[in-house]
Amino acid sequence: MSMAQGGEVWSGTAPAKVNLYLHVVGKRDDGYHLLDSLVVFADVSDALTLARADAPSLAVSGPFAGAVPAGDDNLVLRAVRRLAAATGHPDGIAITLDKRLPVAAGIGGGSADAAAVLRGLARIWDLAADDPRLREVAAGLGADVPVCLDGRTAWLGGVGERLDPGPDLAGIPILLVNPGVPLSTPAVFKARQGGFSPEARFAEARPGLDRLCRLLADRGNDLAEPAGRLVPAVTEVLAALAAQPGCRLSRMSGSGATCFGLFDSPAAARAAASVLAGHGWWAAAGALL
Ligand SMILES: C[C@@](CO)(OP(=O)(O)O)[C@H](O)COP(=O)(O)OP(=O)(O)OC[C@H]1O[C@@H](n2ccc(N)nc2=O)[C@H](O)[C@@H]1O
Ligand SMILES: Nc1ncnc2c1ncn2[C@@H]1O[C@H](COP(=O)(O)OP(=O)(O)O)[C@@H](O)[C@H]1O
Repeated sequence: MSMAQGGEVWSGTAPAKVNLYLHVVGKRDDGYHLLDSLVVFADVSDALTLARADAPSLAVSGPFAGAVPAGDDNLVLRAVRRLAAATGHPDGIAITLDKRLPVAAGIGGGSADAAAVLRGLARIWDLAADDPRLREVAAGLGADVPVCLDGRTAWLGGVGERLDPGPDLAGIPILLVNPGVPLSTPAVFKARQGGFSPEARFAEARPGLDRLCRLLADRGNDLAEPAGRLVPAVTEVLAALAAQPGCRLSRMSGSGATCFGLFDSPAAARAAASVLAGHGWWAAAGALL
């Protein structure tokens, strides 16, 4: 993240969000689901720049540019308009978005972009990082935007607004794999059947990969079954990940269809990435932040 002189231009990244486990623990009267999830971020990201301008604008580039709304529906422009309205600043901000994360993919790309814009605007408009208007606007943009605004490993509760600091998992090698089929979050929640899972937070502050994998063995993603029914490729990706040398755990993230593997070395994650990219899937190796 960097600022040019005078607070006029900001550049930063929007890291992929990964749900290491996701339990659906209840449902609210308005239909939103109550979640218990361990959320982490990976050094695989979109990239953005913000600059003061006469009017709001957005230029999208990158491999997934064609998959996001180009105009006012894009979450990054909504983030500008809402924070401008909440703070009284003019909404003239020119945004560039390098869209490198797949869209409607369970790794919060749109939420991460919106959160990055809020962080950038806070710098340009000189707002304190803990200004409550940032958190309010984030929560109004989407259930996943508050956790992306913090950008740190977190225990997520409620519908996404209850956040507590999570364990230190930095450096664990991860491989993200998406089969190239978009999955709508509401459709996956709607397809979910059955009851609710228990809350399953654990106490270890720095478990390390071995212990983390043992802890996650009986914690899964309650949305993986409905997602796999809607998009059978999810099940194929999970099986292919699990078969890669060095893969210690494989799961789906969020409402899918992106799945991830935790690996015992960066080299093993990179080797698996080239094998799985050979299936025609998007595969990006990195590490937890
Ligand atoms: C499932 C999760 C888990 O981290 O991730 P993604 O798959 O989106 O990455 C999130 O809770 C998603 O957050 P986000 O994508 O911001 O959701 P929103 O736009 O607020 O909601 C989209 C729709 O999903 C459903 N929804 C979302 C969140 C939630 N806790 N319960 C729900 O039932 C609702 O039908 C809602 O209308
Ligand atoms: N900047 C953006 N990046 C990605 N998707 C966006 C963006 N702005 C709006 N959207 C819309 O948000 C929806 C959810 O996208 P995304 O956040 O990538 O999915 P998910 O919440 O499953 O991780 C997409 O259908 C897309 O049309």
